[in-house]
Amino acid sequence: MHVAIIGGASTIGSTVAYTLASADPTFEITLVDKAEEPAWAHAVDVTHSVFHTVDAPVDGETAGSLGTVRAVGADEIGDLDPQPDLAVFTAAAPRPDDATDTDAREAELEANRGIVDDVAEQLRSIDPIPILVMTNPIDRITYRLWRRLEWPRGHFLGYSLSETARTAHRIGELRDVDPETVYCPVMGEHGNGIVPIFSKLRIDGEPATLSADERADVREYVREIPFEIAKRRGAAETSRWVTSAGTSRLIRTIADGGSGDTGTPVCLSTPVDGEYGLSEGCLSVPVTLSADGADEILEWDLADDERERLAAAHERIRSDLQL
Ligand SMILES: NC(=O)C1=CN([C@@H]2O[C@H](COP(=O)(O)OP(=O)(O)OC[C@H]3O[C@@H](n4cnc5c(N)ncnc54)[C@H](O)[C@@H]3O)[C@@H](O)[C@H]2O)C=CC1
Ligand SMILES: O=C([O-])CC(=O)C(=O)O
Repeated sequence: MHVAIIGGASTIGSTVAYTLASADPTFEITLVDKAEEPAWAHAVDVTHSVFHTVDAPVDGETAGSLGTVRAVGADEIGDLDPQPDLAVFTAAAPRPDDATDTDAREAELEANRGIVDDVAEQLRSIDPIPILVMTNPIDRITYRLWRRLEWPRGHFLGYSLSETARTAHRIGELRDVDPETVYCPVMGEHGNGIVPIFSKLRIDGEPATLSADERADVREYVREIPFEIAKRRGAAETSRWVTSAGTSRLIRTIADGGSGDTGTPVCLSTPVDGEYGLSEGCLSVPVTLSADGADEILEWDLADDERERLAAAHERIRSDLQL
């Protein structure tokens, strides 16, 4: 599979490239960025990393099956041969040093709208492919990209899976269990309007219930932890590790043809068209995946307060789309 990372010289883009190449060095990866020098540098550096990833030297046959990592300029995406099978959109304007509060994602909207329009122009010449949108605020940016390109809506997936990992981590701490045993999907906005679906909580495969205080604690933790990280590490250092691990997992799932009917659905931000009674805008909803992106949006039975929180999150997003 050929993955184009648009904004590939970014903190997130370069880390996704490294994580993906480490998880599966057969991927073809192209870093597309207007900052051509750093994109080239990351491509060469990640290329060298594969030597150790595969415990080289390997025999000629194995070496021939490995992918390549390269870099091209922002205006070359339409000329890639072969064209990408999937794109990751991480291009963004620089964030101010004080972008460390929970409104920082929405604060990026103004500056990133023009970048979406520029990238959409570049993408117009290629055949429709799934696009994973990392650029914040993802729900508004994903919707804008969809409206600009008008490809099938299932191709547009805003990445919000770091919340699932953060939610599991906090519940693990509260209940003194391993986070890897916690299943609690997160719908809604990638931002203040997150909606952890506690009614679906399972610990070790068994249904579990959190108190109202515990649920409020989890929501607060998930809202605030990325910015606590940014405060201590600097606003330019977004949550690169969890984001890249989640994105790499998602790309590998799509490359495998998706989860289909039997796999576990994941919550991603995609355009809604009447699901949950919501239209216009994107927000995270449970989807099954296929090689083309979101196959189907699932309509789960939600608790009343979850449905209310989802509607409120949608209203926040819908009210500032400014297409
Ligand atoms: N969805 C999520 O969970 C997460 C989202 N993010 C978001 O991802 C985005 C990227 O963050 P960072 O990696 O820290 O950004 P960064 O500031 O390190 O890099 C942005 C890159 O975009 C490039 N770029 C700008 N305009 C472009 C264009 N028209 N075409 C091609 N490239 C272009 C720049 O040259 C730069 O290399 C931000 O919006 C950030 O908030 C970050 C972490 C997690
Ligand atoms: O805004 C940020 O710092 C990055 C982000 O979306 C996340 O890590 O969830």
